[in-house]
Amino acid sequence: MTTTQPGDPAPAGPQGTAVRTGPRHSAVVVGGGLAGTTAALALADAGVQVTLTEARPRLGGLAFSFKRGELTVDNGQHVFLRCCTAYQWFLDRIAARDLVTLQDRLDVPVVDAASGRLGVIGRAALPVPLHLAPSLVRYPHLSLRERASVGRAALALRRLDPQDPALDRVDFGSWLAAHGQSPRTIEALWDLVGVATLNATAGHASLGLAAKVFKTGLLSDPGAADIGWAAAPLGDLHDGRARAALRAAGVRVLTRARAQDVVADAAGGWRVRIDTGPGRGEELAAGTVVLAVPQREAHGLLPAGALEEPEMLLRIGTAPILNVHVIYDRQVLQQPFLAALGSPVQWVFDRTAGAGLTGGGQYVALSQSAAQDEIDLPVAELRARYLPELERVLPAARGARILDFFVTRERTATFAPEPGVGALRPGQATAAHGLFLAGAWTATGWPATMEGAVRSGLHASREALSAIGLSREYDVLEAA
Ligand SMILES: Cc1cc2nc3c(=O)[nH]c(=O)nc-3n(C[C@H](O)[C@H](O)[C@H](O)COP(=O)(O)OP(=O)(O)OC[C@H]3O[C@@H](n4cnc5c(N)ncnc54)[C@H](O)[C@@H]3O)c2cc1C
Repeated sequence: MTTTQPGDPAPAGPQGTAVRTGPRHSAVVVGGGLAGTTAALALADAGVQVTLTEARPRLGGLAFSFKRGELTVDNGQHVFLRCCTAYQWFLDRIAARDLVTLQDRLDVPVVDAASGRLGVIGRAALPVPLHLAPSLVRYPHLSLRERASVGRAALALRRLDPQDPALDRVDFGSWLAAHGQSPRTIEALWDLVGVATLNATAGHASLGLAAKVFKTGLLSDPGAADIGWAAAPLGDLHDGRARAALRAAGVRVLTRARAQDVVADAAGGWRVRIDTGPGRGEELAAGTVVLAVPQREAHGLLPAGALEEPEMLLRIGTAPILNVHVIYDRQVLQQPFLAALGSPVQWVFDRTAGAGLTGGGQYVALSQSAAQDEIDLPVAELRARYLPELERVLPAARGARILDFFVTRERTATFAPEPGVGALRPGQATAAHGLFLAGAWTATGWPATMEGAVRSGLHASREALSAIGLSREYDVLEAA
């Protein structure tokens, strides 16, 4: 076990320059997901000497890629919206804008598997909320009466304050029913968007979180819901470009380095003991520690007294997302993505170019949120269920040859956005001096998203900097 002190010889920085020029503030960030990477960058940008320690061999946390033969596969399809200002700040900070696509204008094709009918959720060049009205008027999957009821509910939703703690105790489904929404309206519109963004059906989602999503995405700015996605493997962004940005900022990045415990030292700082392999370890000393790990791991690492009720972290549930990956011998999906109704299929994305498939076939990935009932089903069963469904949703798949079929399962993809979760999410500052929390599960007002993760990292670093007298403001936190 070696102990690294803040004043130890520095690793080489960009162009071989020494990063550490003398005694200054030091921080250890535990966890190299988006929250931890953000916190590390923000602290380093303010002049803090940062070590980022990540248990896995790669950065990116829950949004990563892996190789499967010639393909680079994302563990799960990720999208962001134009209103995700913090995540876009992150993309700029890691110089990865060129690796994403962002729609010029919201355009979501929605097919009804039973009728084959295609509708579109889009926006017009009109002020909010009228920007959605033409698309709603033409939306073929709802009756005239249902479309009118959606307009009335949207106006009522606009008046809600997502931060009102009373909303967090109510479920979105009950609120929708009380506002005249039929089961079909919930399925064909509210859940279509809500399940993908919240990772729960309306009946299992906090009204506060649902109000946050719908108000910010659909009822704030006309372009807020324009959809963005990675045009390259997620790992190229969240690992490759992120590592390069961290290196350039002088952050020491340790991978395969799992934090074992965090203890206060006699000098008023912290010591983080990390395990770097069988029989190997290191002890990192720093004035500031940011724990940017999932809630259960944070509970295990938190020193006594840091939170008043640490066991609340264990009451924050988790929810799964399943991705079903199919490679066809031909093109079966014409659009970049498609949402489906009347089928177990939820959203289908074209990953052909992003994953590096060549040769004329097409690689589609199904993103199946709130997948509690399917997450543990055998591959053969999922294959028997989804291939015929894809033929219903994508007629061009009928007769196409399947070149590959596999699934990726993320059992703890997000925190469960159920009613009451808002009261369990802690802020980023703790009662322990110099110790902070980050992670999509901390209190950001957002559901578990890349946006929430980046926001939490910025909040944590803002708190940490303010504690050492280095104040920083981030405009992106005020937006949305
Ligand atoms: C399949 C799937 C689809 C998703 N789709 C979307 C989407 O479309 N849009 C969207 O915005 N969000 C989506 N999300 C959610 C999004 O990926 C997460 O909210 C976000 O990435 C969480 O980031 P984080 O940094 O808070 O946590 P994490 O990504 O969980 O990062 C925590 C890190 O800490 C590390 N760690 C844990 N313990 C230790 C330890 N003791 N020592 C050191 N390191 C440790 C872990 O290895 C991990 O890298 C999706 C998630 C999944 C899984």
